[in-house]
Amino acid sequence: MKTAAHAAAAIEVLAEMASARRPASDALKNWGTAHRFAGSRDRAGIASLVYDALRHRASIAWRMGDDSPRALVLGALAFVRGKNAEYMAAAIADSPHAPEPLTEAEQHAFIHGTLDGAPEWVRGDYPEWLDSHFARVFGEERGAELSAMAERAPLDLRVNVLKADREQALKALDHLGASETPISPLGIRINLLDDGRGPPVQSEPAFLKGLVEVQDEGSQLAAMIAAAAPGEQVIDLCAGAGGKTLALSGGMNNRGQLFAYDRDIRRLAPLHERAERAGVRNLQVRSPRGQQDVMADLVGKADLVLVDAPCTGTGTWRRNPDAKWRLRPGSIEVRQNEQDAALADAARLVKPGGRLAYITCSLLPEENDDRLASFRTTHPEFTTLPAQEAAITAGLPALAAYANADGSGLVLTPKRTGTDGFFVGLMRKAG
Ligand SMILES: C[S@@+](CC[C@H](N)C(=O)[O-])C[C@H]1O[C@@H](n2cnc3c(N)ncnc32)[C@H](O)[C@@H]1O
Repeated sequence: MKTAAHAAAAIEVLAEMASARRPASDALKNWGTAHRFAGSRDRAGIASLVYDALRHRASIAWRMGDDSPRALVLGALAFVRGKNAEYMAAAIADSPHAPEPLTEAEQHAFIHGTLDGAPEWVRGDYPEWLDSHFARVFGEERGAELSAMAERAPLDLRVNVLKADREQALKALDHLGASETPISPLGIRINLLDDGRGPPVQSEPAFLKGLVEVQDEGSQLAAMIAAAAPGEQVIDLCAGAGGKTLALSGGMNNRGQLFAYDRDIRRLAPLHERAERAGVRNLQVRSPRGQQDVMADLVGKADLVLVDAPCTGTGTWRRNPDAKWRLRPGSIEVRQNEQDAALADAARLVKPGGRLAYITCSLLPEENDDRLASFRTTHPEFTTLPAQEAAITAGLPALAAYANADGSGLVLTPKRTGTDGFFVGLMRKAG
């Protein structure tokens, strides 16, 4: 299949998403089931086009003067992939499974479609209702900040210092074009293939032997700022599949005790095998057991409690562009309640003088600064550890420039740090 056939398929997928209110992944799966003849390269090509159209949906619609599935796909080819009207005419003429030829209006948009006069939410490709939310964090920069969030994400790995150093890992992955990430001293970036997919790193010997883990550079940096040290008692309270747990374990060098808990036992399941592969020997996974308080013995004991809170995920839109158009105002409130509950659960576990690290992969201040401010009101025994100092202490002085307005946290973004969007704030409990 060629470009024009991919375009026709991508239009069908976007149309199904709109008519059946289906997520992109489901609509793509349905398309694959109905077109079993299509090979994996074609499926990847179609998916990549659908995701490019979703990443840039608002700006494409503005430039095309139309937000139909056809306009979004043709606009993705024009404005994201840089194809001109002549190329498209030839591609369409050359394929039996092509969309209809370009209309005059479409040809005009290909040549003259600009973002002149477009509001920030169109320039930044985010839903209009979020404009005031992003204005609170980024002010006049919001269009540019969110526009960077509309680009494709790289594939990042974290070197597992329990088993290797970065030089060894780079050598082992040299054939994938591995290079150092700009900020994390443990980060490795892998070149993406043309269709936006990464190579299958999870089949690489370096991965199977535990030398590296897949982890966005921003997630690595957030864990480093929490700065778990050898010999400490550390609790990862919202551990999920353990991305941060494993990063914390590196900082501890298998000394002290690391506990991982998640209220959802299914999410914890992969952690056992991941920790084994990574050579972590000081980890206890605490699985929830009905109504039992499985953390009761750790109350007031932890040097560090990490709350990697459930959130709307606005910082991960590069990887999941469908999510930005599916987010609804009500979800923010649901997440806020969960965030407050997780912080309250964490507070009791911190020992006097201990630290509480709060992380989200959201850029909305309602889930970040506001949650910490609200927590400090109800828990006056906790005070902010200034974010700039936290960055410097963690050996990441480049991040000190990205403290939020009240200095309670750092805001990482694709534009600022080339990472997914993350918020990380530290607090200390009175001693
Ligand atoms: C952002 S995810 C964690 C991702 C994980 N830390 C990682 O780095 O891969 C948030 C997790 O918090 C869990 N969670 C939400 N509220 C919680 C609570 N009050 N106590 C423990 N876990 C909670 C959810 O089940 C979810 O797995």
